[in-house]
Amino acid sequence: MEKLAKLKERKEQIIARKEHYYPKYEKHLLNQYLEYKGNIRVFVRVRPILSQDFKAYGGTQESFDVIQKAIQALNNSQLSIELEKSPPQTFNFDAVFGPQSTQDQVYAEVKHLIQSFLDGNDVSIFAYGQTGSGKTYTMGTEMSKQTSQGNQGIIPRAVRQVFGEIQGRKDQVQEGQEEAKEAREDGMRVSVQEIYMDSIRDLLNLQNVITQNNAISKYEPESITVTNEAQVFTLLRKAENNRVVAETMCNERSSRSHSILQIKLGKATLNLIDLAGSERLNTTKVEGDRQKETLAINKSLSALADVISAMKEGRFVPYRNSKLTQLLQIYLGSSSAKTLMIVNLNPISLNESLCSLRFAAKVNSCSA
Ligand SMILES: Nc1ncnc2c1ncn2[C@@H]1O[C@H](COP(=O)(O)OP(=O)(O)OP(=O)(O)O)[C@@H](O)[C@H]1O
Repeated sequence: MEKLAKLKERKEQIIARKEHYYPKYEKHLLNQYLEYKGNIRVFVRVRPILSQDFKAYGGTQESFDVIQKAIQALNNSQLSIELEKSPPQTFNFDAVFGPQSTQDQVYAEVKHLIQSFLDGNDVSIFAYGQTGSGKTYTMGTEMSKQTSQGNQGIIPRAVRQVFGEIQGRKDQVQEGQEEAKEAREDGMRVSVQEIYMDSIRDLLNLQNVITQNNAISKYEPESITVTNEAQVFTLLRKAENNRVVAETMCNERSSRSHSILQIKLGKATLNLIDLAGSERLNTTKVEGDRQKETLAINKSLSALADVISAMKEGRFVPYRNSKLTQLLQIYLGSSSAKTLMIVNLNPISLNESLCSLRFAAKVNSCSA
């Protein structure tokens, strides 16, 4: 515990000094901090009650105040939830962000993982939660919704951090510093994909699809080399448009599919994944195609939870149960790989929130 506190203090001093670039010995310290905290981490974020909720659910301010109190961040690692007629239940996570938390505060905890990717490790960050719980907001998946810089989610901030580091390395090369000999000139490569009903579609090349029954070994997403932030954002907008094109066959598909942004630098890969909404079948009261979708989503989300908990427990990892886990296998599996699950909660839906917390607790099962 004392070691963790010391590392945390050092980490904060380092981060307070420099935004994007860390000399080598400090990188080592940051990585030590991350390793000490564990390679699989779970954060929980509760979104605030919004004015649109009043319209959708027709409640009063007082009734929403009561609901908001039913889910409480007790401190920055504990959260309690109180369902009607049941005693409050408390859950522990690596970080808990309450409804007042800002995008800056969330990113302050995420940026160490982005640094770990820049140091050559595979990193995967997932946003999990029911539809409308804030996954897209937290992840910053939709370029069209990114307004002010302070409001931006993880994706644009991570892209900026990556280019900040690349620039830092280039500057060092120019200054001829010793450490810069290691600086890599590799370009950064980007691909964007979605998984819908266990089919993978390349959102930068719509012809590139792997359907449910096709083996993933035949699939390779288009990977485009980029040299600046603007190029990445242009590709993300293209992917967003392509997603809309693919969506015409199925309404509201964006919240029913997993969206995966991959950034590669050197040998390392950063996966930023906005998962499909995690609704349970009995609450959505659906039939036909919608029911099949929900079943496919549930199957892939539980395959993901199984994979992460098996990794934590060091037992056989069942990657083959969904396209999502097959696609990510090579990035999740190595010993230096880091995984973060951000579980988003909509305080209006207490039952769904409890299910999400149970999912999070399963993923977090072996945490110290
Ligand atoms: N922390 C937050 N602060 C303010 N507004 C938020 C926050 N989180 C989410 N919202 C708002 O709540 C609404 C739902 O969020 P969002 O679209 O991110 O949910 P989602 O889980 O991605 O849903 P879907 O599965 O439909 O994509 C949006 O209007 C979003 O701007």
